[in-house]
Amino acid sequence: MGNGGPRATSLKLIGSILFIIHLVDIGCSYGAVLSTDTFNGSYDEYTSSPFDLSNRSVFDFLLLSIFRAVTFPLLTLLGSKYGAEVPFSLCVCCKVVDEDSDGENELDSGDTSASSEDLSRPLLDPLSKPSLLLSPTPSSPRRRRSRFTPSFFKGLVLIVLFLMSTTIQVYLGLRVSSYNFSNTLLPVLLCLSVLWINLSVYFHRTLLDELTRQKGLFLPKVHRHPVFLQKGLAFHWCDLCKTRIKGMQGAFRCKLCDFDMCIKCSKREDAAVVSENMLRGDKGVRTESAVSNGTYFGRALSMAKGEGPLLVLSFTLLALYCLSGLYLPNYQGKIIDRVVPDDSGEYDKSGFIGDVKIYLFIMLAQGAFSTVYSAAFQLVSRRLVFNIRNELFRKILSQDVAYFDGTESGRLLSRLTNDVDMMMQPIQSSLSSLISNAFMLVGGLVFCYVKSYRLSMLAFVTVGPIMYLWDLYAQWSKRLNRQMLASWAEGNSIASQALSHIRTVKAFGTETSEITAYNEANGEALRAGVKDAWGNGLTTALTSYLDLGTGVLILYYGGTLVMDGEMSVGELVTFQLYWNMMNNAYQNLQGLVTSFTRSAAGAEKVFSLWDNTPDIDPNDGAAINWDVEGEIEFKSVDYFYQMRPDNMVLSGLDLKIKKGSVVGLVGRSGGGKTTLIKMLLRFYDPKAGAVTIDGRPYTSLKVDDLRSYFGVVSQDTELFSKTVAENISYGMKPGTYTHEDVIEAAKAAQAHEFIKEMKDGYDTRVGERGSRVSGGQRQRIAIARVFLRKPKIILLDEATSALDENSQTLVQEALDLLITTSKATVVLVAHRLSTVMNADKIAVIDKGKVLEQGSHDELCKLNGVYATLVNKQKKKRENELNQEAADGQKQNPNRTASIDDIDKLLDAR
Ligand SMILES: Nc1ncnc2c1ncn2[C@@H]1O[C@H](COP(=O)(O)OP(=O)(O)OP(=O)(O)O)[C@@H](O)[C@H]1O
Repeated sequence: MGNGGPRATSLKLIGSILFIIHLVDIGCSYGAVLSTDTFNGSYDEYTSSPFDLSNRSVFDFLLLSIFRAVTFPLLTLLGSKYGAEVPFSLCVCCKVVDEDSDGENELDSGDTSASSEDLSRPLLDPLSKPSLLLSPTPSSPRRRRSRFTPSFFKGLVLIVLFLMSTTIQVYLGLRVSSYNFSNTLLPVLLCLSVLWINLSVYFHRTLLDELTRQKGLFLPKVHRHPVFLQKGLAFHWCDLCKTRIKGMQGAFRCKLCDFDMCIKCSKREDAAVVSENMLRGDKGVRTESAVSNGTYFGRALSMAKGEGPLLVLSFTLLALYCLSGLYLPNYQGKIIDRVVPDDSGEYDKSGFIGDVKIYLFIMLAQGAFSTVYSAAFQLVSRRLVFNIRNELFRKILSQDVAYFDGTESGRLLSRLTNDVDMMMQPIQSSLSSLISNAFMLVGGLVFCYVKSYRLSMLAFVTVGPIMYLWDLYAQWSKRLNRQMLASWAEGNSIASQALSHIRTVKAFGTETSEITAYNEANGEALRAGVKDAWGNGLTTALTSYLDLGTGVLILYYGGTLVMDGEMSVGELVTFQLYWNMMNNAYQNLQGLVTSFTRSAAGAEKVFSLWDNTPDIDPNDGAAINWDVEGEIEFKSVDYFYQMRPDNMVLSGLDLKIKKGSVVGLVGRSGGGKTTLIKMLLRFYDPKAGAVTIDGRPYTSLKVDDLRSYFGVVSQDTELFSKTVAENISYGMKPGTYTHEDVIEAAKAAQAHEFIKEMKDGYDTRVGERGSRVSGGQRQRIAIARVFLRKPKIILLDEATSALDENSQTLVQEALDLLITTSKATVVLVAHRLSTVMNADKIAVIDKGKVLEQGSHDELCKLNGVYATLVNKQKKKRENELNQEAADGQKQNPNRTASIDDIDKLLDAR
């Protein structure tokens, strides 16, 4: 796939724009020269200026424009020659794209998510083997020895460009301000040079960026931005295999966010499928797209749509606030002029009092407007954050189970907190500021020119360079902030895992290593933050000096104009106030642009999750409007988990579960029994085949409706950090049950006795994940849940497997009662033969297939795997009994359990 097309087009476009800008620039200067000839004598040189070059012509303007047209392109070419890096060579099969490209042009059309076929497809086309082999290009000996890197050269060129343009602008500003024009064309033509200079600098910089853009590797299914081979990443971890990167070897790194991929993973054909923390649905990985400032701003505003009336009120008040603010400097100037005596030495006292009154009135009105509008904006922004957090949490919960299989919960928490905060920061603090400052900027600009175009010309020469510096900083800061967010997410993930497994951490004494890992992740964030702080400080210092210099120039020239009677003191003060107003507004806007650019980094992650519609969409499918009987069928079901596509878990599995029957699933560990239970709950859809309920395919039904007919007791019941009663009634709608129902359910589940013995009874809090109750008690609470819920289909996934013999007996009794009293369809995964013997149907599952199925008696007659197990069990029991009789021992319950254990019997086969 070629990358020359779009790039060449953009280069041509920028080149043409630059050609036109330089042409117009020279044209304007030439026009100015002609106009001085034409109107010779119609302007006066302002001779008191120290910058008066005794030059009655503006020929230097023309010379400088030609100088710019020659030197700026030369500098750009020089920068592109020595500033471009080509760090590695790529084999023909790799997709190479430009740095910063979102790679859209490189993608096949419509390829936004991996289809099920894609899952088995390697990272790159297998035909293009050797696939992703990248080798660092040995740099030329001259380059390797050189201490000056290409980015150093590029930076040098940018600095020279910046210094040249600033110097020329200041010189031109001084020249223009030293003239007293009497025709209007000449000042307009000369003032325009500032615009052309800034435009040409901007486009030359863009051209240089384009020309020096590094070739990156774009792997849309692995990462949303191109990655670049880089050395010295010893403190980084590969985001795919989670191993530490070897510094000497280097790794692929994204320049826009903190994504690293080790060389080994870059060669993995399944990297696109099995990587962690990718955006994925049930059918596979989704492509995440980058978010530009414009998109971010547009979407943030569209989220505020619901706040329309309040926003209109705020905007109206804001407009009034700005208008009143624009009038104030005018009255300040007037008041100052009133205290200067007129030619006859008289003071206009009544005029003075009148102006002070008006000034006071405007100020009071401005204060009132500002109080109300800022309160309204605060309200809007707080409601916005509230809505976004709620909606994002809803979106996260609606994601496919497959998404959670590949994502750490700490990272998701980070999206809900850090990313949303970062994304909302500028909107929360500065939506109003953005508008008021834009108002003040335009208003201040107009008033400045109205008051004095010459002072304005002088003042505005530094605006371009300041903009240039802030723009550079904003881009840099955006990258650092992306890295910071990613490191925080990593830190959150480490912390949340360590905290949720705190007992394991303590038992294994791994506190120090967890703390070190957490420190490292936060250290990365700190390093990025420190760099950002330095960049901000430097940019602020440079722009402040430029600003101060302009202030001094205004005072000096303004003072000279006042002394020469060209301007009154009041007018100079008014100009200065307008200039300050405009300058402050401009600087605030710059800060806002920077923070918007920075916040787009947070928005990128939030929006990608926001836009990710799950494949098993809760909004899809028909509502269940018939009386569900609970007959289920697996028809030729194939399934493999996304994160392990090589492991075919179910292959061509057929199983019919009759309504109201009890079906036991037995088989070797890893055979696919739990996967069947997950598919019954529609956590995953089959890769091939179908699952039906009462003859209707699962995929045609609303998933929430479907799940409401199930009750589950799983291997590892995790309770919520709530009371016992709340845990038993979890998932029940208020008003559909009473406290007595809860107690009845607990009694049926053999849980009432131990609950009663607790100090707070049913109001006892069970701790996080039910850590304050025993395993057997947890299971009985889970069984009580099912008793209360009275589902049509009950799923029991080895509910007693992790318990000791005593607890097992209690739980088993509760389960037996559940099975016999409920008229539900029951599917139970069993590890003990005794659990399934009474089932209506027993299915022996192995390697994702049903090996044999039937009742206990039927299977015993079949003489297959199940019959062998039963015979083995009988034989073992006889041996044990004989042994016990010989030794004169009592029956050992643990030994009895081991005889019953299907896994052990299978292993003994
Ligand atoms: N979320 C997952 N992602 C990837 N592979 C998985 C996942 N869950 C299970 N597996 C794999 O799928 C296969 C079937 O697992 P399953 O849990 O269904 O087996 P099982 O028969 O219930 O085993 P056991 O009796 O030990 O619980 C196993 O090889 C397992 O490693």
